[in-house]
Amino acid sequence: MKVKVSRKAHFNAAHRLYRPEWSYEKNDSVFGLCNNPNFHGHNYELIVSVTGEIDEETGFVIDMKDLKELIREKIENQLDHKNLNVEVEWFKTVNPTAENIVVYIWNQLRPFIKASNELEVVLYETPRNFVTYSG
Ligand SMILES: Nc1nc2c(c(=O)[nH]1)N=C([C@H](O)[C@H](O)COP(=O)(O)OP(=O)(O)OP(=O)(O)O)CN2
Ligand SMILES: [Zn+2]
Repeated sequence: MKVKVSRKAHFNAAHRLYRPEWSYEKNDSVFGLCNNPNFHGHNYELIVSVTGEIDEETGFVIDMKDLKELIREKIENQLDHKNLNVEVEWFKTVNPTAENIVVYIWNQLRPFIKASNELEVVLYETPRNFVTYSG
C-alpha cells in the first residue's frame, strides 16, 4: 500500500530568460519581457511529494520533519533571495526556465530520498504557471 506524502515550500528569486549567443532581438522575440537585462523576480512555490510504503514501526513514508529540513538545506538555502543566472552555478549555463528549475530541484533532492520511494516536484512560477517533474 503506497501513500504520497507532500510538503509545500517557497523561495523568491530573480532571473532572466535568454540565450547569450542570440541577438537581443531574437531573445526579445522568444522570451519577451522575461529577457529584461535587469532581471525580474518571482515568488516560487513548490510541492515536493514522496510516495512509498508506510513503515510498519513509525507509520511514516518519510518523516515530514526530515523532508522539511532537506528542502530547507538543499533548495531554500541555495535559491531563496538569489539571482539564479548570476549566483547559482548550474544556471550560469542553463536557462532558468520553470522547466529547468524543477529539474534542478528534483536532482538536488533525489540522492537524499530512499531509492524505493518515488519523488515528484511541482513548481509554481506564478499562481497560474506551474510545471511538474518526477524523473
Ligand atoms: N514554458 C515556459 N514558458 C514561460 C516561462 C517558463 O519558465 N517556461 N517563463 C515565463 C516567465 O518567466 C513568467 O513565468 C511568465 O510570466 P507571465 O506570463 O507574466 O505569467 P503570469 O501568470 O503572471 O501571467 P498572467 O497573464 O497574469 O496570467 C514565460 N513563459
Ligand atoms: Zn520570469
